Amino acid sequence: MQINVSTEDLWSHCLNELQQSLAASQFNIWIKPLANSAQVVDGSLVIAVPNQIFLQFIRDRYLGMIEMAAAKVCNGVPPHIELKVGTLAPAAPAARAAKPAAAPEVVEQEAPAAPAQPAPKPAKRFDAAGSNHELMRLNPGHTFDTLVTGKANQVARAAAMQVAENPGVSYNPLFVYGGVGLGKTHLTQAIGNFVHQHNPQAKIRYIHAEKYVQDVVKAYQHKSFDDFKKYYHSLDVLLVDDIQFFVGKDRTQEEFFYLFNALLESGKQIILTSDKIPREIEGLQERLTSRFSWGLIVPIEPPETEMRVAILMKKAEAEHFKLDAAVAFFIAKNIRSNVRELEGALKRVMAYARFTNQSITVDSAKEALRDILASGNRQVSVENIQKTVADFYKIKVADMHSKKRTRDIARPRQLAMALTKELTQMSLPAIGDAFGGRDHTTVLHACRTIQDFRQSDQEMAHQYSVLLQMLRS
Ligand SMILES: Nc1ncnc2c1ncn2[C@@H]1O[C@H](COP(=O)(O)OP(=O)(O)OP(=O)(O)O)[C@@H](O)[C@H]1O
Repeated sequence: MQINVSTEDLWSHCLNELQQSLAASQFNIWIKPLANSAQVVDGSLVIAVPNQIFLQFIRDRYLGMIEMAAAKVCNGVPPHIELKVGTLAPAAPAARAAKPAAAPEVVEQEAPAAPAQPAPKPAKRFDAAGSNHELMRLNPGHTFDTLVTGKANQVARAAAMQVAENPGVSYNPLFVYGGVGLGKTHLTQAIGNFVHQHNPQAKIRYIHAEKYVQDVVKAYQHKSFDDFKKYYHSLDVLLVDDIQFFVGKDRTQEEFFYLFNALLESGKQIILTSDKIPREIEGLQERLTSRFSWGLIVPIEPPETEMRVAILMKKAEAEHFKLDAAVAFFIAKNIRSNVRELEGALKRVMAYARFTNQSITVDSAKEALRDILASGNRQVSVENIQKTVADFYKIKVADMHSKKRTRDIARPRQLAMALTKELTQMSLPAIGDAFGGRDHTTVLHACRTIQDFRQSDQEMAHQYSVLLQMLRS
């Protein structure tokens, strides 16, 4: 088919369309680097991509969108699009289609040669254990470099780094636990990406626990447990996210038990994540609970303000967005629930800046985040804290007011008092009143005791941060 528009017109139209449709982060990572890498040649749009990973991502995720966008300027018919690993010759990008078409000068790089066109993939019941990002299911952006480190995740990061440097040798399994959106997936995928970078032949697979459950069901339906086992048992590094999804799935747990044993026996690395430590996952078979505790269990806590600021600055930098430190502090102080929410807030602020075509100040950030802040500023009530803590520790709300002093009651009550101090504007005497008419010195003592525990007892620190997260969300 003849393309009657210039490369410039065609490609800039496609870029515009993609920029409108994609999240800024996706656009910046995958499409923007190709801004000067297209050329119309012999009726085809040739796009040069930097490497094989790009080629696969573009082919699998964005090629359809590019075709649709291109069709709009080619009389409704999508042109033939060719993806190549390499770079175009310097003068090529802006070449006019009407000019005599030269063969696309793609300078091949050392990356393995790419198939020139998207090849239809045969439907597979289980993926061959492969070593590219698509088969590994790893997000290449989830690396140790892009992960901001702070008190909240430094132990987990150090352990993950050790595992990445010596898979199957140091901690096996590595079990990472923490609340929603705190970076468990990012950290574990960083291990996968690191291992892949240093040993491209290693068979690595990241999987969400739900997908594993589905695979077990499929194997059951198709009587293909042999294929299933062959695939999973051939892996060198297995990452399973949100293992709590195994609860109530006995057949899955049984299969996973065999897989776990087989991989560990042959020195393969297993990395697991969950929202709780293994023995708190109710409904997990005891043999799994104990095996999950064989290696190292590490927490990820919600980040403190300074770390939230650092995360915002890093994310903004990755998007080439100039974020003023005062604005970063403002966002970090107001969005405290988790990193995902923090990212969401930053995206809003960036969109607002683009929309108004102005740089962002604290006032305009306030405006951009108005509705989020309004819901976030909703005061947590002492009643809500008492109920949440009582449910968490499976005691009665009435125990928050009672005189009972057994530890299983007194400790949660102290925790609830400390949380009330942190989350409300209530004075110590008012908190004392709300907890069965206690003296303000009792409240102060409770706050100090909990503070000490949080320093010395990792589990208590975790429970406190989980409760904080629950109450703030
Ligand atoms: N320390 C960090 N530095 C940079 N980015 C982070 C950090 N922690 C989390 N993120 C980012 O926050 C987002 C949420 O993280 P992630 O998906 O890894 O959380 P999660 O704990 O696995 O959540 P879930 O419990 O919902 O599965 C991701 O975009 C991730 O890159």
